[in-house]
Amino acid sequence: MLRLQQISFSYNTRPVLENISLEVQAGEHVALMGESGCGKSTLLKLIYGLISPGKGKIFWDDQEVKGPLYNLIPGEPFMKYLSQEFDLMPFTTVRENVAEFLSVFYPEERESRTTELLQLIELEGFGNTKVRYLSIGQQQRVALARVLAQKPQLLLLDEPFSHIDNFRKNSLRRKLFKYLEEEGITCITATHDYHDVLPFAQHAIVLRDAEVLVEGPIMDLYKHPRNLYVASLFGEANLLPIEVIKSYADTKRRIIVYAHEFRVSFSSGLPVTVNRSYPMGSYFLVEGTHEDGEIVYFNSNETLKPGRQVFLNISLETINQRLAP
Ligand SMILES: Nc1ncnc2c1ncn2[C@@H]1O[C@H](COP(=O)(O)OP(=O)(O)OP(=O)(O)O)[C@@H](O)[C@H]1O
Repeated sequence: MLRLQQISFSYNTRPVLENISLEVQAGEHVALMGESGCGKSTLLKLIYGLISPGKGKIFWDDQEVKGPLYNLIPGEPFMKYLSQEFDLMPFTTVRENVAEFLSVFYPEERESRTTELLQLIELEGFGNTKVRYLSIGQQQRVALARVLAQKPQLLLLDEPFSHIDNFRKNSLRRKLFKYLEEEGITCITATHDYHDVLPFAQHAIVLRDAEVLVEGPIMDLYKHPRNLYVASLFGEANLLPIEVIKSYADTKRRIIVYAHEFRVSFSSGLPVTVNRSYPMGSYFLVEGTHEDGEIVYFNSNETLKPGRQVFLNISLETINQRLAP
């Protein structure tokens, strides 16, 4: 189990992380989410021991993780950190990069494990290519295989798919997280793309303004977002006055509605005038204006011309879910 006790950190005078306490159970996959610059990478670096907290302590089971002031080579052997800089050997081959930390005393195992990892990252055909000739996305995949080769107990992934094309991203995500689950590797994935984590992580921690804003089972955070910031981490979302949605509402609250939770009707519902439709592939994201002046984003199966009036509906279940305390 990983335990952070009241961790605070700043690079200069401005606090980047303040009073962070959290626990990650062995074998768990935790998503670390939040806007750019909220401190996700910094938190991973603290956990790995690349930097030392100004205040607080970090434990892996009963062992305290000591920072660079105590370790000659930064980082703890039982964990690996896949940073946004890939730390590869550019003049050696993909195979050599992946196999670097595998024992030369067991050449057959070294070979088979390297091949297994190359299959996982879908670079079987590039084993003998020098890393410097790979694209950035391919280099990111090699970096991933390198950290996996070292069989960490705890894996810290910092935006692990940021350079990988959509064509490969989905299959790589599925393969990687299945592999970690089968191997029982505890994992923290820092990302601002919910596609990286919503289908795979059990738990999520959301950072904002140097603090943990909210944490819990990732599906709960998605279904009951604390505020628009949290909802926006999971997709296009609106914060609408309840009386706009339910004219008979007896409360002045605003509720969060994801764009995909609206159903478009041409006869009845919340009247909205279309401003613009954005093609998103399998659907259109539409910006509209409610007659009260509220801007509303909603999904539509068809493109809608500017100026057209449509009506939006939300299921009672969604409204009640968001109104629940
Ligand atoms: N070496 C550094 N020296 C000074 N400030 C830094 C340093 N590294 C990061 N920061 C600042 O600390 C804050 C948190 O940065 P961090 O990289 O941890 O955020 P992040 O959430 O990982 O962002 P992103 O999602 O864009 O990678 C930012 O304001 C950043 O500018």
